[in-house]
Amino acid sequence: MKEKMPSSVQFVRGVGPRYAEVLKKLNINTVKDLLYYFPRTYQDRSQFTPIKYIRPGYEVTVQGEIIKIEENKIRKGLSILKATITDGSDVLNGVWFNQNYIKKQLKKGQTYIFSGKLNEKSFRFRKKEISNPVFEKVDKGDSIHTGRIVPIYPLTSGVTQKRLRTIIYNALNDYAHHLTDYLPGFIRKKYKFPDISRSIWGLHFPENREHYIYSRRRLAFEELFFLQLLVLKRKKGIIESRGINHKDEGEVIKKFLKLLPFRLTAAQKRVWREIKADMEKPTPMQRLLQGDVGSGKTIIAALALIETMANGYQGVFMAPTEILAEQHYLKLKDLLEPLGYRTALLVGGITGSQRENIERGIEEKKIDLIVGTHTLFQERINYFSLGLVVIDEQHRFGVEQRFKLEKKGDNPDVLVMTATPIPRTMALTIYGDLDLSIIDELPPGRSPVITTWRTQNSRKRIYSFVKEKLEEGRQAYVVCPVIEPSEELEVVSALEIKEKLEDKYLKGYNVGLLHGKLPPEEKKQVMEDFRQGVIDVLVSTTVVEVGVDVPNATIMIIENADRFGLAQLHQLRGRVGRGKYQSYCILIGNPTTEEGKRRLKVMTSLNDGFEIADEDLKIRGPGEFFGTRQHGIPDLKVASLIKDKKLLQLARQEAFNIIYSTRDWQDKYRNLKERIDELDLKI
Ligand SMILES: Nc1ncnc2c1ncn2[C@@H]1O[C@H](COP(=O)(O)OP(=O)(O)OP(=O)(O)O)[C@@H](O)[C@H]1O
Repeated sequence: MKEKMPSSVQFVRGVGPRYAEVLKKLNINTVKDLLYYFPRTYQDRSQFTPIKYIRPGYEVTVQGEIIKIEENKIRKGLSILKATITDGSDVLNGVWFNQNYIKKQLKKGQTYIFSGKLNEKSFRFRKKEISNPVFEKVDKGDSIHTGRIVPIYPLTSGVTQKRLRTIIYNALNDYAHHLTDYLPGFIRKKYKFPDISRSIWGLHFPENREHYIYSRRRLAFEELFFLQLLVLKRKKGIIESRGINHKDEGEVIKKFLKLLPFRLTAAQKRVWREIKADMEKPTPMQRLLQGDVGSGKTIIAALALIETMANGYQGVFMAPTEILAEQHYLKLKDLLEPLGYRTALLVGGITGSQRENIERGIEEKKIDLIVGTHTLFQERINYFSLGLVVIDEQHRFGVEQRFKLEKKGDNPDVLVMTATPIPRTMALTIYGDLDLSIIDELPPGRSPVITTWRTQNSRKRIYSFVKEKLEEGRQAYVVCPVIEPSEELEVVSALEIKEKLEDKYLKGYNVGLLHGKLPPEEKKQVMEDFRQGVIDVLVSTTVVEVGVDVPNATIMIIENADRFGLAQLHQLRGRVGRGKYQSYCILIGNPTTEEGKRRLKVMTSLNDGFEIADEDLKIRGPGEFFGTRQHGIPDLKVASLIKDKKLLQLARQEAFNIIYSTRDWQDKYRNLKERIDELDLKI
């Protein structure tokens, strides 16, 4: 038994420099990485079936003594090795083609376990044969490849299942007992969790079903528990720091509300009360505002910005793209300039003396509100007095960037807004350090968008419907997955469609084009023309996905809709149905996969963003929920945000008790502190 756990995986028995290189590809560098490299699935090879009873069609495991070994060279390049075993009930042949080296591993008179599927053809000729069975000699040691519940690992080229399984088995034997158990003893006791070593064993080589179940439960719990401890610790750090103590500015707010052409919905009023209360506390606000597409989040952001500006501070509004920053800038400018606030847009496209002026204005407080993209937290930008940071579409920025911008001021209040409805479990995991406000009501008079799914052949009918609506004075979007036609991808491109619409289907109407590659000035002009109604139909890529607000546009056509994710489709659909007119979303697609079909069906049957998000999570799993993994979303190895909702609640509760009700917890649970500090550096 090895004494201490070495760091590098190279020193595990059976690894060495060559396999260490291969394991690197699987992100396994240390022994610990190896111990936490969990199987993707298992095969139950624990029950031996008497040979007499085995039949083709499913995986079987048998145990017997080798009574004969034969090697036959059929012709050049084809040799067959056959080993016959018996368990007394019948005989069975294991057969290998061109793998004569296996002969050395087989010995007549010894007992072996064979696993595999019976060959159907030979069975018809009354012979029992398994081609390439997984086999293992039965002797004193444990059997790891057969005769038990066997782990199946994700592989990479250069390592076989058997080899990786052996390596992990060796590592477990030599080092699992050296793993530090970070989970406090009282929690282990309370939930009857096994210790860390037994749990890790249970996930790799479970003795039986129960062993697997309680091991998984413990490891899933601890994963969620550590994450919750981290977010709650961060949150407590913020709560205990001094932030900006905004004073009530009721008069200005009243004046602003009077200028609006509508009244706030009950949900908007409620979330505004929550935000206002936070801002008027001496501790910094850290709040997430969730609201479905079109639920009216911008007005709420405007209210919070007014509160900070009326208090004499500067406000910042950060959007994920330049197009969006521009959109929000125009909207906020319209809303706020009548109250006397000075606003500016700061994006990458603004350069030279114009940029210098804005930067100086920010420093000297000649500007009250700055709207922009990530350029807003560049080092050279010095805010005179930052009171509130509003971040739109948080997940595109990532958690670190949020912290960066916050550091720009003296703990300014932070309001994160997202239109991507996040299932509650997910919100707790990613945004566990934020308080949550939800706008769960749409402005009055909106009827749900009517969504249909059509195939490529129905274009004529679709466009004649569009024509009808254009005649009534409405406008339409057509979204395509790509800009230019491509030979590899059989998808409809924006350029092709624009031409077809102009020349054929919608002759006489003004068709505009918008995509990310256009120069900023042109993009701005196109959006402006569409907003003014100069452009009737806007053909675009997904740049219109979020935030674009043109209430007169009532038709959204999405080409090759099956290529988009659910969250994206919902966002795109959210561009219509924003005014008083009945709106339509037409999904065009001939999906080739089941998943594609399922997504389109979900879209035609559900309208509520939260329900769609839940479906999305089910279809894709949390890892891909937001498109990519680099958005500060922790990578969960064991826990599932779908299956482990209850466990997450328990983990959050326990973490809460430690952070808020356990004095000196960092001294009391030193191991735990060490683990959380380690995690803190990673995410
Ligand atoms: N209480 C209200 N009554 C009527 N209309 C409203 C109300 N609140 C907002 N609106 C209007 O609804 C539209 C959508 O609002 P807004 O752009 O703020 O939505 P959003 O939540 O930011 O949506 P998205 O995330 O899709 O961009 C806007 O045209 C806005 O003027």
